[in-house]
Amino acid sequence: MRASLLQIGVDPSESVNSRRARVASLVREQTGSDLVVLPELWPVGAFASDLFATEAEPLTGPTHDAMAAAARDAGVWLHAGSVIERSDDGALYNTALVFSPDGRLAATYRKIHRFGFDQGEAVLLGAGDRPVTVGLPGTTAGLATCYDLRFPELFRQLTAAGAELLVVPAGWPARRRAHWSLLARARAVENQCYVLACGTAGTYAGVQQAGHSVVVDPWGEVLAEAGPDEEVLTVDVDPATVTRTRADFPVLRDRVLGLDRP
Ligand SMILES: O=C(O)CCC(=O)C(=O)O
Repeated sequence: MRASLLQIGVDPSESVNSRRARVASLVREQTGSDLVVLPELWPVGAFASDLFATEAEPLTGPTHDAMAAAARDAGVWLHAGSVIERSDDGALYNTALVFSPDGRLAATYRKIHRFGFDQGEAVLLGAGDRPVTVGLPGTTAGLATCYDLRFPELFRQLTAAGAELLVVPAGWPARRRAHWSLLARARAVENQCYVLACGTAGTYAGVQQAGHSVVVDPWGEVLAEAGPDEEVLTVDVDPATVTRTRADFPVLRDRVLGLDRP
């Protein structure tokens, strides 16, 4: 399976509409990949919380429409990163969208762990309440978003639900880049999964982004890593490697589930 991570540059001088059109073109250029991954909240910027309410969209809003068409035109599975979703009752969520190659919305995931402590996303957005996996050809992907990466129990649940690929769109700040790289490898090693972690580039809302999107194999080896700027990272991943790693070194067999609950 060929995966392409599009590390999108988010620059406040580019309008949301222009960025949406530009990203749709970039997705269309990925014909030949099986899976394309975009970062967290790339339309608006993960730290641009003053824009969340004005740029919020229904699940089937403009980003949905643009990405569904792009996935269909490219013939790829598309993890379209996330959008600020305005739900029917008016509440806002950081919601990831996954499209199948026929442009169908195959899965949605509302970010469970909201970042910001007493500010930004943590106070403006609602929290998701269920882990989500999605079936891809020959494998299963588990979905998580940015700050979720710090919470191993979510990834354990995704693994228990059959995930072999953990897909993590993010808008991770440069200041904590070391944590990003370390945690991506840790989640891969402890779950014996591929981790596809796709961040943003650029600086907006005063926050420099880490970039450095990364693909890690189930042994914890970094297969590919981006630099700090906008970049497309293409890498081949093989679900058989997950099966082989788990058979050769069967630590998952020794899990004691439920220990994260007091
Ligand atoms: O955990 C971190 O250091 C960054 C998390 C974050 O930026 C986010 O979830 O938007």
